[in-house]
Amino acid sequence: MAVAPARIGRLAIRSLYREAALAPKPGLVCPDSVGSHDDMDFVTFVRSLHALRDYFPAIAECGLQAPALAPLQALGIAAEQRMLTATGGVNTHRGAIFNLGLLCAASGLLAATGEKLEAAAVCRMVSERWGREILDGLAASTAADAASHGLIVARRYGCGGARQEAAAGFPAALELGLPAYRRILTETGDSERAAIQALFTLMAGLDDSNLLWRGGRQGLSFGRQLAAGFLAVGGVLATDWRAHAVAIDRAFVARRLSPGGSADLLGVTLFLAEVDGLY
Ligand SMILES: CC(C)(COP(=O)(O)OP(=O)(O)OC[C@H]1O[C@@H](n2cnc3c(N)ncnc32)[C@H](O[C@H]2O[C@H](COP(=O)(O)OP(=O)(O)OP(=O)(O)O)[C@@H](O)[C@H]2O)[C@@H]1O)[C@@H](O)C(=O)NCCC(=O)NCCS
Ligand SMILES: Nc1ncnc2[nH]cnc12
Repeated sequence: MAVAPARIGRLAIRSLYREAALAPKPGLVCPDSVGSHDDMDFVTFVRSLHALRDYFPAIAECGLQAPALAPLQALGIAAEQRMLTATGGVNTHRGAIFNLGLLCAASGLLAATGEKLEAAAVCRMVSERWGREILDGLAASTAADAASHGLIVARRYGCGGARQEAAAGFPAALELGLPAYRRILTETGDSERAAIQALFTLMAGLDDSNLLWRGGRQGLSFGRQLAAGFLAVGGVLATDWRAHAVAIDRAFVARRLSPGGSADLLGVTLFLAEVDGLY
């Protein structure tokens, strides 16, 4: 039986809400903190999610038709506009609109073909079906004078960023975020601690274009080292993990660093962790 696009879309929104509501997160917006941001808070994220509630079911529905990338992009661009209207021009979920939009479309497509919804299969579908077109778009926009932060740091530092991650089938979420999340969930039964561990595991391993944008190579390497240090002493299994995470948050805020790419991929991880439960 095909999974209703509405259920896929609800899972995407729930995953993004869980990411925003999670605390403590280094430099990121949480319910009680604006992290390293001066233009948004938790309410901005909730407004943004409200504006996106119809987008994820719509793109899952679009996926049923096995489309090329262009119709998905049109939905994504319209969703970005709604997000910007709802937030007063602030980029809360640009990466998530792209990443989770593609994953919702792939989930819709897999469900329509009757294949089992499973994290690796959904990611593979994104790569096989749209990876080439995503990379072609990246090549075209690098040649033009496009000015997104992601493209600027891609040119300046030669890193991949959101498009390469999606085109490759989300290896960071599948190989870093998801195993960390599942291991801690199995060991503790605590989904909040599992999500924190997944976030730090992503931060330690990812070339996060937001860290590069805010802090250059030094900022990226500082963020990755602190995250790796958190994991090396036991991560969320250490008794003082919360105080350690709060100290890292303070260090990020002092340097105005924010790991927005890792936060987006935590949203992806939380989606993938539950996608096989949809039917
Ligand atoms: C395809 C796009 C996503 C193009 O992205 P591009 O490469 O051009 O870069 P950006 O537009 O800058 O956005 C990419 C966002 O992806 C997140 N991200 C970063 N690194 C990674 C990574 N390694 N893997 C996955 N995802 C990553 C990140 O999102 C977060 O950052 C937001 C804040 O960003 P920004 O405003 O730039 O930074 P600030 O520091 O806050 O700015 P200042 O305060 O200094 O001004 C945060 O909210 C997270 O969302 C990157 O931002 C896309 O742009 C595109 O083509 N869109 C069209 C729609 C579309 O195609 N949709 C497809 C539908 S399927
Ligand atoms: N919680 C968060 N804070 C700041 N930027 C983000 N991008 C995605 N989630 C975020």
